[in-house]
Amino acid sequence: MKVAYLGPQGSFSEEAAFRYFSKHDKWHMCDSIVDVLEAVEEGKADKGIVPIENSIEGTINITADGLLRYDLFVEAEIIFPVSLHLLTLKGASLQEITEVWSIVPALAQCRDFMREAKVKSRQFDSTSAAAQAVKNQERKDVAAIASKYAAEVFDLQITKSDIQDNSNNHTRFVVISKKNSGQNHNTKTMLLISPTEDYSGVLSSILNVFTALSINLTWIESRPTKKQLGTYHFFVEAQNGLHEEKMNKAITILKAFGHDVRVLGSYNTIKL
Ligand SMILES: O=C(O)C(=O)C[C@]1(C(=O)O)C=C[C@@H](O)C=C1
Repeated sequence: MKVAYLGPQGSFSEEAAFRYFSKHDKWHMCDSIVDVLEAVEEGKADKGIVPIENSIEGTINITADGLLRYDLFVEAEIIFPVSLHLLTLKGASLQEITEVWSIVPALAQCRDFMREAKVKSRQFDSTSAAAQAVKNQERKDVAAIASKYAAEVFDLQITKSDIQDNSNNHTRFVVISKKNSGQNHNTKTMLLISPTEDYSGVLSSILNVFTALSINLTWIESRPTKKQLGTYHFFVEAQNGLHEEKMNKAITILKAFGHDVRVLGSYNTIKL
């Protein structure tokens, strides 16, 4: 089986992929999160692993928008602990740093540090791409926000450790595939609900269905339709499997209300 993930070597996605999948699997390293989703959509990889939410920064919008755009299913969620460090060339000091490089969600997880340090930021497609650039450009005035693993891979120094706003930091990854795995007895279900009409109380009418059926929601996110200001798609994650009658009842009622309902998957949670 071929698994797509965000590279280069040393990314959090790689660590999560190596720990979740078997070492007998083959890897398909991608340059961006969108490339991972596209590789699975186009059949270049059987499965992919992408970050969807971080406990400090919230939803990874690139992934949410990718789930909207591509015809993919979620078959597992992985909770991964994230410690972010400031990586520099060996011998560089904190005082020399004028610019910090990383992927947007990692920069956002270190907002307090960035404000205090009064440094500029530059966006990269992954933490490890930023670490690799620091190494290749041999500049002592720049640093990357990345993992301990990336420091090892690129032989960089951890100049300041644990710079994220809260030490209890976790990122939730989802394992995606082109086929709906359709396993039974899963503990969660992700739905994408797109109202076909906009009327006052449309969101509360959706949420009331779950309340009435005593379905606990673990995640709710709205993403713009990108067609008209003020119109949204809603991601809803419920703490019930698709095999449960009340989950199917909820879907039937939502469809009867005229909403477009896509089941993005039913899955279990794995803590790494
Ligand atoms: O850049 C990486 O190393 C990634 O795997 C991506 C990513 C993300 O975008 O959330 C994954 C985990 C961390 O939250 C920081 C970065």
